Amino acid sequence: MPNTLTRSPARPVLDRLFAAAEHEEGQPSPWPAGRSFTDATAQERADLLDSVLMPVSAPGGTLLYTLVRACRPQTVVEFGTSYGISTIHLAAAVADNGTGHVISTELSATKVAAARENLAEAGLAGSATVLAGDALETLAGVPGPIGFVLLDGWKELCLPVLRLLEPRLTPGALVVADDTTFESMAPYLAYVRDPAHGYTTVDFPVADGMEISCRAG
Ligand SMILES: C[S@@+](CC[C@H](N)C(=O)[O-])C[C@H]1O[C@@H](n2cnc3c(N)ncnc32)[C@H](O)[C@@H]1O
Repeated sequence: MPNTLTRSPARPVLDRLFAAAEHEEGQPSPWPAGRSFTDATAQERADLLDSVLMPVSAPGGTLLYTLVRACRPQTVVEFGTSYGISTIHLAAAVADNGTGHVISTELSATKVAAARENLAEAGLAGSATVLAGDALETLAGVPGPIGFVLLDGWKELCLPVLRLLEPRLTPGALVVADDTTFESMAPYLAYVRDPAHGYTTVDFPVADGMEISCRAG
């Protein structure tokens, strides 16, 4: 059955963005030689990498769409918009559910503007809001209950952002974190995999791995 993801105007926008992401894989990184990534602030990293899409994979995007269709959350929160590839998948799902809204957040002003344009071009501007700024500030005021979360910003911030949102998660909320194979995801993974913290969780083998955790407690 066709859905928003497979139809114009969203499909051509996703095809264009995925093609740009594939092209960038063969290109030299714009990160300055000799500059330490870990020593740079989140804002410095966001600005230095504002031309790089770094999106979820195509199957990862389809997984996000599918999970949001199944859960039918009223509020979806995303940490790390970039150019809006994952946001378009999430927004397509709430649009097709006929209910719900996506709130995403991004540090790079260049990317905020581009993501808003891409969502509008995909016909999904009414289903998603992109907040400009640091997730630890912008997401502090998002009202609950939150039924679905995608964590895809700088990896060492995934756990602080989860802890920030945790009191507003609805029972049964799904939290998806991208790139579980990255070493910097270790503290996050240790947290959600400790049963004392109230999640049932599984590492889903798509691209660089997505941890899918259900707020069960
Ligand atoms: C891997 S990319 C996100 C890719 C996006 N989810 C997609 O699939 O297209 C990570 C993004 O998180 C943003 N980011 C990192 N730390 C952030 C923070 N503290 N607040 C908001 N955005 C942040 C970066 O600027 C970067 O664009």
